[in-house]
Amino acid sequence: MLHIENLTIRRGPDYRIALPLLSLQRGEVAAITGASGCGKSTLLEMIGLILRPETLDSYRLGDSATALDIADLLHEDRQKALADIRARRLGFVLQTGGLLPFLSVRQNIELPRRMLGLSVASEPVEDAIERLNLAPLLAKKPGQLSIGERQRVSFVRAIAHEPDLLLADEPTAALDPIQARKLFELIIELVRRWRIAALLVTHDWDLVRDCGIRNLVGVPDDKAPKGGTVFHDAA
Ligand SMILES: Nc1ncnc2c1ncn2[C@@H]1O[C@H](COP(=O)(O)OP(=O)(O)OP(=O)(O)O)[C@@H](O)[C@H]1O
Repeated sequence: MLHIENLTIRRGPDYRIALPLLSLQRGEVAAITGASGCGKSTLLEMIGLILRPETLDSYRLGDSATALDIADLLHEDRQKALADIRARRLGFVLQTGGLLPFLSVRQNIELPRRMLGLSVASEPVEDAIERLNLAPLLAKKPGQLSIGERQRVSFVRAIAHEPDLLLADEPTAALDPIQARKLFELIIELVRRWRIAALLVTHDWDLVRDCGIRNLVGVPDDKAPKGGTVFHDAA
């Protein structure tokens, strides 16, 4: 469902971040881990089509018969087409939550579907609201929520338009370990159930191991002439 080959991104004049190969199936969740500053967020932003790559041989998203090669769009800098893919096919959970403060929780969750002209009714959304215990919060504004509640709402909003790929940058970073574990497990469960592929940046190796998900780990890249990181599946 997601297939990326030979991706490199340059950060500053010298630092290179490389992803030789990544394939993810529908419903599959992989963590992105590695030392602070190694390039996890940079990699996520590139896969989220926010940053341009230095090299990229292939970036396919979708089921094989209809998979689009986004590498061509990136090389040709087709910003309108890239924005459309970002809005329709990708879902983002940001560290800060990113909810609109003047809308209710329900309105925040419905916004992506409304903006794309989709009907507001959605089975995955109602399922996620129930599993994450958000029903009592739907009429509240984000400012009236705890950090943990905001993170749960942000996750539901990110999958509301039923994207192909969820990208989450430390979605549990602001939570205590017990809450973080619960949210992480629920994200994995719902992503699997709704057959979305997901990449989750995290520092929590124990959680990744305990949840039994793939771990794409960033390690120093011997082949980068002036330093860098290469991401590989951890053994
Ligand atoms: N806008 C930028 N311009 C140039 N260099 C940047 C920029 N943003 C980040 N960097 C550098 O790129 C490298 C990777 O940063 P990145 O934020 O991707 O790492 P990270 O692994 O997500 O870090 P952390 O775990 O601390 O959040 C770092 O050396 C950082 O200083």
